Amino acid sequence: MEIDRDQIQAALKNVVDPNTGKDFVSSRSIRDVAVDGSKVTVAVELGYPARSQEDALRALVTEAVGQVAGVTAVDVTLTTKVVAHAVQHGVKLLAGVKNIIAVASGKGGVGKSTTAVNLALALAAEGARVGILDADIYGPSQPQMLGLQGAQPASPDGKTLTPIEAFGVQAMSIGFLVDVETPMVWRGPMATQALKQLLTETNWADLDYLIVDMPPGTGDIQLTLSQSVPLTGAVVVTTPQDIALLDARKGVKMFEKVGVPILGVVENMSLHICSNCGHESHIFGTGGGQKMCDDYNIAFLGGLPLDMQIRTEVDAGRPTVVAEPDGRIAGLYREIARKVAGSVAIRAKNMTHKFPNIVVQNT
Ligand SMILES: Nc1ncnc2c1ncn2[C@@H]1O[C@H](COP(=O)(O)OP(=O)(O)OP(=O)(O)O)[C@@H](O)[C@H]1O
Repeated sequence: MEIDRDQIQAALKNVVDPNTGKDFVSSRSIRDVAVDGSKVTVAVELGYPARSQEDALRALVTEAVGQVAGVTAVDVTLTTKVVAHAVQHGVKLLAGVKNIIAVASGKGGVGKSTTAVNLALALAAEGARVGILDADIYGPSQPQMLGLQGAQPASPDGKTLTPIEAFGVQAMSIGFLVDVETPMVWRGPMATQALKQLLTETNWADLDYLIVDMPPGTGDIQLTLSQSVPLTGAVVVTTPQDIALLDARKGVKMFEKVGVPILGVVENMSLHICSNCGHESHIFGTGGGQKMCDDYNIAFLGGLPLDMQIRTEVDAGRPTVVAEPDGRIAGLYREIARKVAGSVAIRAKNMTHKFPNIVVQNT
């Protein structure tokens, strides 16, 4: 019996990739379909890293194609290729970095830095090349969170800085350059200038994603950064109480105003699970993050519990994703990371990156 290729295509169109929310055909992930008698080979190329989910994704595709009449065997190959995606109009990409993702919050103390570092490590665990820029100029916490206190970046050429590597992630922070005990009393323009310099004068080495841990809030510095840093998208972190959500809404609006897509919202401290009795309580309320996402038609990426483990591990310089990589919480961060990267993958590609300026020489 001859296998109908249209039916294979239709079967592939029926499988939704949980990380992009789109089917494999619409997300342009199918590179090749080969039919040999009753055997079908499908080459899938993901636009995001998904090391911990490869078997599951392969199984999804295998099952769908296996149901097509006449198919007796299915072989699915899965590869990942992360490319550069579009940024704000008129803003140039940064050398050595394909996609920059801002992690922001409407107000301080909601767990933005904790989320940023765990997201960066989760993307790396899924197989991507990742960097993190600590742009939280008034309270740089990444050196401590990555166990790099006191570390100083080298500058082999006296002009640019080499990022410091921790757990496979390239890190740069204003905290490496100034004494973190000294409060920084820089005026806005100086702070933004320093941050832009830190971003552009670091030798990022071939990154798929650079996570920027933004300063909290939606003031001048944040607005200038979100306008001038070439951002593929932004992730907004909030806690579920009304007052935090109000500020998170301002964060969403700020990025929308400057043409930066919101990749989604992470609700931190969503739920408290008592370490003694296991009782679950919604200390800060429930459903607020989801409602905000529904109102704005943006993605709710997931929630993290209020859990002592998250605090003790990140404060001790070994964030949960590396301290307990197989635990439930690391699994939540990895799921959020895959959704963030999946959401980036289905955005328009950046053609300027793919085709660098071509100089035509007249001879
Ligand atoms: N889900 C969580 N469960 C328990 N503790 C948490 C959680 N998230 C963050 N924390 C703790 O809360 C404190 C503040 O977190 P973090 O520094 O990430 O917040 P932030 O929003 O970046 O703050 P800032 O606005 O000051 O930069 C840290 O001590 C961190 O360990």
